[in-house]
Amino acid sequence: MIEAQGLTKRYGNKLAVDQLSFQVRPGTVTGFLGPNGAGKSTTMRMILGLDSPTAGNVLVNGRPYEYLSAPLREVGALLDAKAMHGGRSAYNHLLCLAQSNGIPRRRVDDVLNMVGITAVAKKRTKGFSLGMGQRLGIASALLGDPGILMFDEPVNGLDPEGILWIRNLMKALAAEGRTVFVSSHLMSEMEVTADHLIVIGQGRLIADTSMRDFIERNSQAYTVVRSPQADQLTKLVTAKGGTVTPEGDSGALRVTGPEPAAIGDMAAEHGIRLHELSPRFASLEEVYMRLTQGAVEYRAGLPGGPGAPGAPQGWGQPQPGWGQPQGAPGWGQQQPQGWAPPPGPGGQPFPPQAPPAPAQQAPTHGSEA
Ligand SMILES: Nc1ncnc2c1ncn2[C@@H]1O[C@H](COP(=O)(O)OP(=O)(O)OP(=O)(O)O)[C@@H](O)[C@H]1O
Repeated sequence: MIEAQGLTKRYGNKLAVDQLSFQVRPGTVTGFLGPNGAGKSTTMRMILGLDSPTAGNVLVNGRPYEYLSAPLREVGALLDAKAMHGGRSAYNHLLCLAQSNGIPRRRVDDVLNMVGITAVAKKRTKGFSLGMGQRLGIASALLGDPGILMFDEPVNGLDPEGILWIRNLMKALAAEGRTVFVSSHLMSEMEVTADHLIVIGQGRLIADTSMRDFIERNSQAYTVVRSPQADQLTKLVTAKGGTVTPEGDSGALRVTGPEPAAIGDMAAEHGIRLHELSPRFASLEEVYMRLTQGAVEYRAGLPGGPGAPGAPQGWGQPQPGWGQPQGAPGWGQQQPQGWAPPPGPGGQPFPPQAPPAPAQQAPTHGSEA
């Protein structure tokens, strides 16, 4: 378990982390999301005692990291895959770590095997590709068989097979009852990996909730409908108060309002053939982009971006409904279709909730092979 309470970090005038309070629980993969510069790495560094908080505190298994007697056996972390001695082989890199932390030598072979780099274990790491370096970093994190694992952008540089592997690894580690805390900008990957999300923007907490709630509570359900009688169906649905728009360029319709069953019944009553009727929610990426828009510090001036001709109105502006002390007027106006106003009177899209009870008791992780 990781517990942050009022965690704050200031670098000169820059408030990198601003009174963050959250818990990362065992038995789940918790995704840590936020735009560039939001304070994720700073938070992770404070968890690992690599940076000291300006205010507040963060505990690992109930104690500050520096008070852990065998840190590598309690927390394994991948923060920077390049943080290794290039002249050393992968094997020796892990062996040094093992020996300085009282971890048996045979565990080195185990983790090399687990991450699939046994064949290159005797090669110097300076010749490693980004993906090989990531795997070695993950091996280092796993070395002490810790109950808590933290990964900062673990899929960086991994090929599709590697991405699938790390996804399954993180899920398996959580299923064993471990605490898995992972930051990533790859939303599609996060969506299929994390059970719980902590989202920050400009150092502040935006959301602390289950993946399901994050998406369902911040987007409106809709139905994708495909019919050879699309015009007829559109008239019917709009006459009943529903909204119909094209679903991208796919030729399908996006219907908001009536439930899928009601759309099917309407179509049947009027002899309209349906080729598809699929209930949908917005993707994590859509919800995330929406909720963090106002917290993005660094943005490329691409065509269509803020300030560019034709840029969407409100682009880059803080969104009313979160990050403000009071509920702000205007929410719900000019919302892209598919979005629901965030619940709650303001301040955040929804209040951080008490996370669910740990799925299971963590088994013992101290099995020194
Ligand atoms: N050592 C430092 N000295 C001064 N400012 C720093 C330092 N470390 C981080 N910052 C600043 O603190 C803010 C948070 O940075 P941090 O690296 O934690 O963000 P992040 O969410 O991890 O970003 P990214 O997704 O780009 O990795 C940024 O504005 C950054 O420039």
